[in-house]
Amino acid sequence: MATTTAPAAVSLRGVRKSRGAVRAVDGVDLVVAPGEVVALLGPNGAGKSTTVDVLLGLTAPDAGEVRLFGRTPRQAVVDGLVGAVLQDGALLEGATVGEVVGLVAALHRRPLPVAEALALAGATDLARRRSTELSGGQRKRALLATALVPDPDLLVLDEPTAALDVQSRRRFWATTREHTARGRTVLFATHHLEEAQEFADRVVLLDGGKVIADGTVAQIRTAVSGRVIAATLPGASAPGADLAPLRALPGVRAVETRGDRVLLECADSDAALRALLATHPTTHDVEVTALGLEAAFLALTGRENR
Ligand SMILES: Nc1ncnc2c1ncn2[C@@H]1O[C@H](COP(=O)(O)OP(=O)(O)OP(=O)(O)O)[C@@H](O)[C@H]1O
Repeated sequence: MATTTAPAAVSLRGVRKSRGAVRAVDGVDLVVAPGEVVALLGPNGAGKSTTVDVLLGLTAPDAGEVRLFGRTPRQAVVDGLVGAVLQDGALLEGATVGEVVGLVAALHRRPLPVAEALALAGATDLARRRSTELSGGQRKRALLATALVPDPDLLVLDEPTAALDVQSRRRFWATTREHTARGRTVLFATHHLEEAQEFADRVVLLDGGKVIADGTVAQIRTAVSGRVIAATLPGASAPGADLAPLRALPGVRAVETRGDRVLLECADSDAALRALLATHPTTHDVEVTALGLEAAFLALTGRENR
């Protein structure tokens, strides 16, 4: 692709932010190119919301620099380049959803028509509903309409589908997909591994306020978790069987037995498989599978994702 001088949609450099005694964000560097869909994935307390707050200019970093399309967050928001759905986003009490979206539109220079923003968010049927009379899912759709009405180049979503049922979640992502199909950038925080896997081009894994991995879903998975060879090896799973020769095979990281099956966790499954078949010719029913993102996540953070 030709080199471009277009500034990054998001650029965080050395960002730190303490919340009370906690270093909620501890030296984060993150560059998101225009058009990318990036998941900020991490367990509770990883620093996702604080990162989102800092990049939207809702709170100033203690150190580091934040730029959105080469501008300060505040300027980017004023210029209508950014839309956001926050975790506890508020809707003006007493107003209807249509009125709230209309108010947000009035704050921007080149907003979408209110009806279009409502339609994009799947919230047309909510236009006359009072904001205080919405279910959790309806509320998210109303918030998405307020985020889409500036017709933003960058959409920032903090756990947008938390508390939504499967159907509402799918609907929400279908809408967001339509938005990204138009070349817009999306950064969303989530602790749903499947959501990151399904909707993001790239996953940035946060833990303890630091980026601990950054890559495509496939890269993260293979970089840390490799593959597992499952096979039946007559004799190998008998009580007291010596697993050391299997552990010593090239490309093998760990070996365990499960019933009469042997599981080889591999850094290089091709090398391991060749060696396994050469040294154990009676091996049969071989399966090779990639570990899921969840295993990669646990391996990287070294703890349960709650
Ligand atoms: N107002 C606050 N006062 C004190 N500590 C805070 C405050 N807000 C956040 N923290 C702490 O900062 C750290 C990062 O919190 P943050 O909300 O950014 O994480 P998160 O990844 O969004 O978590 P979650 O998935 O639970 O929303 C946590 O240890 C949290 O306890």
